[in-house]
Amino acid sequence: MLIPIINRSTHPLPAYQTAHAAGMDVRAYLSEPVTLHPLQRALIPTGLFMEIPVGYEVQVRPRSGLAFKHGIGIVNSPGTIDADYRGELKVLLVNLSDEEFVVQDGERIAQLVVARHETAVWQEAATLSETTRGTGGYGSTGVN
Ligand SMILES: O=c1ccn([C@H]2C[C@H](O)[C@@H](COP(=O)(O)OP(=O)(O)OP(=O)(O)O)O2)c(=O)[nH]1
Ligand SMILES: [Mg+2]
Repeated sequence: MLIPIINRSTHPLPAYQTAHAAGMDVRAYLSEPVTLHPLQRALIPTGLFMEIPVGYEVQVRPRSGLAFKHGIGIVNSPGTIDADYRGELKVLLVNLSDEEFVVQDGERIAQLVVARHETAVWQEAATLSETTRGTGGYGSTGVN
């Protein structure tokens, strides 16, 4: 699918790194590096503005390598980019490690997954259908 995008950064567009990747890596667009101290968060700009087709969303997900090596996550993971959003795509990184982490301009900080979604309409009801699960949850089926 084609998605109109404005790239105000000096970096390449988000890109799939392998043939069948689900996520496109997206890069930070920074005038200077951003230091994240332990448990600190920062909204990192990308310089990207997109026009997502109606019926689709873009999910902003963490990169497992950054998470594993440096404890870098996304606070609102997965971030949701709405089809009617015309602002800059930003990524809300958080440093969950006990060491500072420096985000560099051009660094691949997250990945974008384009996904179809439904637009639902609530149908108010007095009762709901019965199921085996019923109201059970939060571990109700046991451990093993
Ligand atoms: O990681 C993110 C999440 C959101 N957005 C942008 C696109 C999205 O369409 C808009 C609103 O996001 P969301 O609905 O998650 O935030 P909100 O707190 O509900 O704000 P709003 O009241 O503007 O919807 O912010 C980003 O750039 N990055
Ligand atoms: Mg919202």
